[in-house]
Amino acid sequence: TQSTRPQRLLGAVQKNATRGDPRSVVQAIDQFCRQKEWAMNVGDEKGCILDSVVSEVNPATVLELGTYCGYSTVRIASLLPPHAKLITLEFNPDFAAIARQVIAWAGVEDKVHLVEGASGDWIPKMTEQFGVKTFDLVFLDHWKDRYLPDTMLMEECGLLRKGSILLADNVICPGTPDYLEYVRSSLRYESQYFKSHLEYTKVEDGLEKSVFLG
Ligand SMILES: CNc1ncnc2c1ncn2[C@@H]1O[C@H](/C=C/CNC(=O)c2cc(-c3ccc(F)cc3)cc(O)c2O)[C@@H](O)[C@H]1O
Ligand SMILES: [Mg+2]
Repeated sequence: TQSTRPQRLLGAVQKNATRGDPRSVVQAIDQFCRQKEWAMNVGDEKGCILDSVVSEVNPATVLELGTYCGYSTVRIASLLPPHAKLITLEFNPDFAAIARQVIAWAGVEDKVHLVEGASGDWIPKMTEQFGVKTFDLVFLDHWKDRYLPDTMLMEECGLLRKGSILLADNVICPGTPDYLEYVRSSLRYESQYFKSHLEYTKVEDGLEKSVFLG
C-alpha cells in the first residue's frame, strides 16, 4: 500500500537524523521538504523567528494548536528550560502517530504532552486536565479559520494572562484575515508582524506576535 507524506517525512528523520538530537531532526525535515516533498511545517526561515520568540519569552507553559508532524513541537521543545511543559493538540490520529515518533526520535518527549483531540474541546479542559492556569506562549498553526474562535475561547477560559504571547503562523499565506484584524484592532493586544516567506518557497508569509494586555 502507498505510504503517506507524513510517513515518508518520518522515514527521512529516522534515516538522516541522530536520535536524541532535536536540531538534527529539524534539519532532516527541512532537507526532506526542500529536496523531496514540500510539507506544511513552519520551516527554517519562519522557524528562526519562532526560535527567537521562544528564547525571548523563555516560557514555562506553551500551547501549540496543530501538531501535524511535530516539526515546530520539536523546535520549541528543544529551547524550553527544564520542567517547562509544551502541550500540543492534534485531532488527526494518523498525524498524531507520526508526530509522536518524530518527538520521540528527537528525545524531547519529557517536555511535550501531545493530546489527540480538537482545540475546541480541549482548550476548556486545560486547567482541570493538566493543571495549567495560564499559557506563557501559544503557537497557532492549525486550521486558519479557527485561529480567531480559539483565541476568543482561550480568553473566555482565562488561559491568557497579562503578557501572554500569541504567535500565529501563516497570517499572509494561506492567510488569517479575521484573526489579524482582531489582534491588530483590539485594545487588549499589542501586535507585531514578522515578515518572512512561506516555508521552502519565495512566496511572502509571516508570523504575527501578539501580547495579551489583560
Ligand atoms: C480546529 N481544531 C483543531 N484541533 C486540533 N488539530 C487541528 C485542528 N485544526 C487542524 N488541526 C490539525 O492541524 C494541522 C493543520 C494545519 C493547517 N495548516 C495549513 O493549512 C497550512 C497551509 C499552508 C499552505 C500554504 C500555501 C499552500 F499553497 C498550501 C498550503 C502552509 C502552512 O504553514 C499551514 O500551516 C493538521 O495536522 C490538522 O489535523
Ligand atoms: Mg503553518
